[in-house]
Amino acid sequence: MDIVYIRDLKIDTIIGIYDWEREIRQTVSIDLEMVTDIRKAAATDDIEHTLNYKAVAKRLIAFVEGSEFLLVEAMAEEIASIVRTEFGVSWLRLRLSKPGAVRGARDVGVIIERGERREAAPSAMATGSEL
Ligand SMILES: Nc1nc2c(c(=O)[nH]1)N=C([C@H](O)[C@@H](O)CO)CN2
Repeated sequence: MDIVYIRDLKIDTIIGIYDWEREIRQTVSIDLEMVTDIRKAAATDDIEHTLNYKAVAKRLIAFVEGSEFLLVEAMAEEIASIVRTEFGVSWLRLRLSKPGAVRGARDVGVIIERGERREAAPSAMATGSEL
């Protein structure tokens, strides 16, 4: 089992349950691990045969920037759904953090795992070699 990952992808968005949080943009941070099989890409040295982390990051930036969730739980579930359905990822682990949201803590948030750890072939969009 191999992993393609994105660490500490920072995105500004509207998120939170309090009135003041509906009026400002806050930064969330995404750590994402996506199961894949890198062997064909390694053997061919060709982006078409792997999960393109830049394509995933671009999609998540566009989604999160335009979202207005109350809870990190709701945002995390939607991110997981996008990654699984649009990029053909069979299993992922996502940490979604709100840095500085609680005084005294570096960050707070959720960690979720979704799917099964079988290695699916990257979908057409996942390769995204034109990006
Ligand atoms: N489990 C959660 N707890 C809390 C959330 C959340 O999204 N999930 N959100 C808040 C507030 O928005 C907080 O981040 C503001 O400081 C509180 N607890």
